[in-house]
Amino acid sequence: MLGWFKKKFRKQTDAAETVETEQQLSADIDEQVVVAVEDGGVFESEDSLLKSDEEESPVFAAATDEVVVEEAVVFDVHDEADQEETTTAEVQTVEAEQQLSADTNEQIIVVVEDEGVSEPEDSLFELDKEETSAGFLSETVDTEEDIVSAASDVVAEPDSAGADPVVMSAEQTAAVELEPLSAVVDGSQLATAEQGDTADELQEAGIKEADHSYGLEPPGLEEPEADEISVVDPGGLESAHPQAAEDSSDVSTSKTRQVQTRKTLFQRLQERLGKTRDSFVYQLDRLFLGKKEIDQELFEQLEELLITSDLGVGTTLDLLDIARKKVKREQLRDPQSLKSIIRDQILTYIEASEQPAELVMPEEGPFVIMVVGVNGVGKTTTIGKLAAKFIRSGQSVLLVAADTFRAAAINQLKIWGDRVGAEVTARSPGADPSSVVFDGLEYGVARAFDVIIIDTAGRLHTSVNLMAELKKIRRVIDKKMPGAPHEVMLVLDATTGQNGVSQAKLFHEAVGISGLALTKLDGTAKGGIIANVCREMKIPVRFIGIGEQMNDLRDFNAREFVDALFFSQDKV
Ligand SMILES: Nc1nc2c(ncn2[C@@H]2O[C@H](COP(=O)(O)OP(=O)(O)OP(=O)(O)O)[C@@H](O)[C@H]2O)c(=O)[nH]1
Repeated sequence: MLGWFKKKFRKQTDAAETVETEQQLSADIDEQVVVAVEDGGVFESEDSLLKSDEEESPVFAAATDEVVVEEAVVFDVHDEADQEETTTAEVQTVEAEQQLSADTNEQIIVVVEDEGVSEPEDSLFELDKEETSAGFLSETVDTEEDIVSAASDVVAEPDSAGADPVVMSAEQTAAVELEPLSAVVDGSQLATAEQGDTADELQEAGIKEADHSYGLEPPGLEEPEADEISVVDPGGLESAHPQAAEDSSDVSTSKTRQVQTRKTLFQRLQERLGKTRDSFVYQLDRLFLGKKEIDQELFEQLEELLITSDLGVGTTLDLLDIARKKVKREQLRDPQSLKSIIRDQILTYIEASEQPAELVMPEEGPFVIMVVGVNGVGKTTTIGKLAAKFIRSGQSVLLVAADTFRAAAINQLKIWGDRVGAEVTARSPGADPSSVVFDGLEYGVARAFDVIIIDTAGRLHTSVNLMAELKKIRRVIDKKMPGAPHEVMLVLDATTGQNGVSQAKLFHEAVGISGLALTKLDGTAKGGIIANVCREMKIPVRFIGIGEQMNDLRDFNAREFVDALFFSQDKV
């Protein structure tokens, strides 16, 4: 079960109670595909879905035929797999679902081959325009163009760069990498924009390019954590948190799994927070070592330690005030009891938010997440990891590259999309981010994506112009989809210390933050920032980043975090 998001039952009408039923559904889907292909009317349902928009918006039309052909074949094949995935909430195990998905894809590819297009999927990318003019593929192209055109229908603001938006699937991204000069990512364009206008703008705005590798290292080969494996909940609610599992009347196997999950997560958290633990707990232990009683000197040393651990002056003074009162009230003498007070109070700060830490998806339409943060904090990486989590749990994900400010960011998002199997909508660098978002939402709604994640440019939070642009993006989202974004997630770099709190405040003022993702906890010797941000902002931490790999985004669990933070195993 998943503890990190709660999904309402918008797909329950498709419910199938057993794997057998699921297989039947899958077979039906395949059959429909076969019929549609044989009729030459490929994917009629989508066609008709978008017909009402047909006359509007030719904006996407400039995408090359080559790219569109790739979309036509590859998109649709996977679309059918997606349809199948929409029933996965009712599948008993992920394994069964994967098997079904593989079967579906296999069957569809066979159909394509029967129609005379015998190239394997990879070589479909290389079909040229002439090849596609024959047979059903040309029809598919038309249909796909309609879809793409419809998706770009109304553009809120004219694209300043006049660039054509391009919609990419994961497979297309792969194709782009093979053919860097395709319409999707033009290497020279990227280079020029990087060194030219965008660089100037960056300088003007006072933003320095972050010195990082953009997380483009090969994906982690780790198995997904047990808490990320989707298992059907008879009640339909998802919960991976150990506490929730204990409450459930589920069979003992699921309890075993929960226990294993807890152990793994806890161990990994400790491992990844090594530096934090070594620093904070190690020093804390040293402080208390040999102390026989609580005295003024101990409080003074504690104050210094807490402030240097990024707890911040305000939070530290508040904590020590509470501790002093408690020590006095309960007449405590044992230094270890003071340590427990500190630990409990840090947990209280972290749990200060009244909102639940889990994400709640809307009943209707895509779940829209707008991701913000200053440059280099790990926004794009977090988006990639988050998309992987959603995809693993059976949701379809669209990534919108609204960070048009930094050219490499678009490419970086595409690579993540490719890696995790999410589609990406993007335009050329320099395009108006608001219109990219508008188009992305249009496309995402038309294609019934479950989740749309919007990557925004790294904003220096003190830059008024850039914050204004962010506000505009938020307005555009709300206009296009009233009630959205359903989540505005601020990504904070744990290594930035106290600056994180001022970033959070300014972003909150501008766009209203609803959740936090704290990255690079593996790279800091201080963990206090979480307590400080939570106490100051009362916004829940949803995820923590504890590495650069795909599986290094963890659901945030306050108790687990504090346990790991205070876990002493080293001899002082
Ligand atoms: N160690 C570690 N590195 C991370 C983590 N999250 C992101 N990174 C790295 O941080 C660097 C910056 O990440 P990006 O995702 O490009 O950051 P961004 O906020 O999108 O940056 P801009 O696009 O410049 O705004 C990359 O090298 C990432 O691999 C994490 O949790 N731990």
